[in-house]
Amino acid sequence: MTVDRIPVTLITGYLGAGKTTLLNALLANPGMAKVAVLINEFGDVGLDHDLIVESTEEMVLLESGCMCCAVRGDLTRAMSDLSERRRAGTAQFDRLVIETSGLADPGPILHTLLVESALAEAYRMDGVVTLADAAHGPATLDQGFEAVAQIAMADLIVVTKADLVTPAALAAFQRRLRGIAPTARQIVAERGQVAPGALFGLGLPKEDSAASGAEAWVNATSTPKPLPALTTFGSQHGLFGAAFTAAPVAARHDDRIRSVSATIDQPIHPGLFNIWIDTLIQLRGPDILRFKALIWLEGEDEPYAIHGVQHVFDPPVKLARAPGGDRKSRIVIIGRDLAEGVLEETLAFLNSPTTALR
Ligand SMILES: Nc1nc2c(ncn2[C@@H]2O[C@H](COP(=O)(O)OP(=O)(O)OP(=O)(O)O)[C@@H](O)[C@H]2O)c(=O)[nH]1
Repeated sequence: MTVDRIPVTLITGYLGAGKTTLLNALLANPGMAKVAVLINEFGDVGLDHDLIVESTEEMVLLESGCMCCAVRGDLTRAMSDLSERRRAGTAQFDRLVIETSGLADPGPILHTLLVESALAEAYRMDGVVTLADAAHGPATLDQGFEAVAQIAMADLIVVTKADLVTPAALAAFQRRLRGIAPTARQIVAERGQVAPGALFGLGLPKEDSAASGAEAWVNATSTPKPLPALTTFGSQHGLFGAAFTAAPVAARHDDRIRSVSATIDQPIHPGLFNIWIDTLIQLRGPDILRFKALIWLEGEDEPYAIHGVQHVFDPPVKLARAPGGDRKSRIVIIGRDLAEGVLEETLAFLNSPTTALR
């Protein structure tokens, strides 16, 4: 059951983006109590040691009630230790925050988290928070693809160092970020000052959520409009309607990211959906940076929310309440290095006639 597992928030962002500043501000906040934090090395991240009141070799207890734990190369072991201690009652926490080092690709971390079966039983992915430095961010995004990928994977982008740029430069940077990660929420934080609540609960809608909330979570930024080629294809084959929005992004490394959103008008045959998602993961998994969907299946009264980061997909969550109105599925995929049309083609498969599967 998704609800019983410990939610994990990944804090990422390029070198110097302000991760430690954010973490220090969070740890000083009483609202962060009962949160365990995994960082690389205490020394490396320059955590504010005044906050630390008790220390063991690899774990410290902070005044706020948080625990802080250094990862020395083996994230899996550190996470298993933490969940063991929690089970044994020697560590009390309800959430885990992992701070990655500046260059780390969160993909393998999330993979570890959700594919190692012991860990997957104890933890679930809650969200990816990416810090984006308004002062150096534009140049960083131009220089390296890792920084662009970190933005594309985000559920929430915390824009830092806004005080160092003009309002116009900030607005242009935020527009660029929106182009790379159209489904991510953005907040601007001065020197790491954010309410802890803003960073949590970013992942899958809960079982008791209504479909309307999940729709906001999937949140395509623009109104989908039919692609002419697919509309023709659909009408030729008597398929039911799907509408697409494709958003290639301007400029250099950003061009490697493509996002596509689709609405599918009719409930989808479960067998077809399973084949589609398995094929998508097998063929395109490593190139999918984010996947979010609200899916209506044939014969079901409620929709499912599905969430993936790279080739790691959390189990679908069936939503309890479906407010009246349509039964349209919504899918957003953000991929890298995918030729134009590839994502649209895979989504068009969902509109195939389902008679062959019955
Ligand atoms: N002006 C300004 N400076 C900031 C802000 N946030 C962080 N900084 C400064 O930016 C520098 C880098 O911040 P860190 O928090 O160390 O960044 P980091 O992402 O942890 O860096 P690495 O661990 O090296 O990847 C520090 O000097 C911070 O004081 C902000 O909102 N405004």
